[in-house]
Amino acid sequence: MPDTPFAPVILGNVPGSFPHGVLAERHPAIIRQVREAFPYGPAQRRALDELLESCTEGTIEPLPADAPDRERWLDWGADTCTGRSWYDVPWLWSESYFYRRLLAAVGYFGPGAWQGIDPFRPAKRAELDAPETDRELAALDGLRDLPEPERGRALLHGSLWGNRADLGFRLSAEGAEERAPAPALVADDSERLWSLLPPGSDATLVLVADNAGRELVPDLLLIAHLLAEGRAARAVLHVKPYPYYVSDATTADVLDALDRLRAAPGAAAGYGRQLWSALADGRLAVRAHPFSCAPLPYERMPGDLRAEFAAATLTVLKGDLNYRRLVGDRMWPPTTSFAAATAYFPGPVAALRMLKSEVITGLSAGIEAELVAAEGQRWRTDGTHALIQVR
Ligand SMILES: O=P(O)(O)OC[C@H]1O[C@](O)(CO)[C@@H](O)[C@@H]1O
Repeated sequence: MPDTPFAPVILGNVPGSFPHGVLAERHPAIIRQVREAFPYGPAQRRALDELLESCTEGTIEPLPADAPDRERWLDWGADTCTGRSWYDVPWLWSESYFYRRLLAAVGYFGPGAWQGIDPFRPAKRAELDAPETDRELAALDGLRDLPEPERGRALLHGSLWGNRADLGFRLSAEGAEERAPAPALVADDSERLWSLLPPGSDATLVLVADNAGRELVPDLLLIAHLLAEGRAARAVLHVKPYPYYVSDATTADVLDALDRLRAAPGAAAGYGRQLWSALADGRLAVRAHPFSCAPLPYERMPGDLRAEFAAATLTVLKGDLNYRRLVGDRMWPPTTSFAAATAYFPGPVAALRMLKSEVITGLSAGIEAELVAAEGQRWRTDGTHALIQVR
C-alpha cells in the first residue's frame, strides 16, 4: 500500500479520542472484569495490578526472556515499541499486545494449573446461553420454506449484524443501539458477493471469524448454507489461537457453538448436524493461524496466509478489528475507494462489519454527508451502522 500522507496510522495519544478512550478506560475495565472472572490467586492479582499500572501510567515492557513467542513478537516490532508509552505506538499494536500481556498475567500460557484457562470464557458462555440465542435459533424454523436466495440473504445479514456480539465493545457502549437515524447499512456490495459464489461452483470460501457466541453461530449458519446449497464446495474458518479482544472466537468457542446448535430444537439442530459432518469429512476446516493475533495490518501477512487467501474464491473478513487490519488502521478519508485501500490483498475479499471505530473507506459522498448531518461523527464508533464491502 503506498505510504499516503492523507491516511496516517492511528495512534492512541490524542486525549478525548476514541482510541485514547479504549486504552485509558476500556482496558482498565477489562482488567477489572478478568479479576472477577475467576478466583485468581495473589500472584495473578499482583500481575494484573502491574499490567493496570503499566498500561495506564507506564511504558510497554518486553516479554520475559523465556516467553515461547518472544521471537515472533520481535518480528512483529516489539523492539521498536517496548520502552515507549502505550499511547505513542500504533493503536493496533498497543491493543494487541495488551491482550498478550493480560493472558500472561493470569497464567494462560503456563506452565501451571491455569494454563489454557480462558479468562473470558464465563462472559462468552453467558452470552451464548442467553435467551436471545434461543430466540435467534428458533427463528431459523421460519427460513425453511423460503426460496434459497432469500434464505441466503437472511443468513448473510444474520452474520453481519451478529457482529454486535462484541463483549469488549459492550463494556463502554450502553444504549448505543437506540440511536441511528441515518441508514444502518452504509455500503452494500452483497450482490457482488453472491456473484462470486454461484450455486454449483467449486468455490473455496475462507471466513475469518471475529466474535464467539451470537456472532459465531450465524457465521456457522452461513457456512452451512453455502455448503448445503453448493455455493461453496469447501470452507475454511479462521479463529484465534488464543483468547483475544474479550470475545474473539477460538476453537473451543466453535465447539461450544456447535453444541448449542445441535442441542437446539427445530432447524437449528439440522444446521448443527450438517456442520458436524462437514468438519468430519473435511469440507469445513478450522484454522488458528498465529497472525490472527498479530498487532499488524493484513498487508504484512506471512506467505502461507497470503497463499491461502490467494487460492480462495472469496475471503470474508468479519468485524471491526479485521476491517481495521484490512485497510491498515489508517484515517482514510471516508470516500477513499475500498478497492484502492485493499489493492494489496491477494484475492477477492469481502468485509462484513459493524462500525465500532473511526476507520472507514468506500463510502459515497452522499452517504457520508447524510451520516454527518444526522449524527456528527458518532456513526463511526457507536456500533449502530454496518457495511458489506467486496473487492
Ligand atoms: O469485535 P470487533 O467487531 O472486531 O470490534 C472490536 C472493537 O474493539 C476495538 O478494537 C476497540 O477496542 C475496536 O476495533 C472495536 O470497537
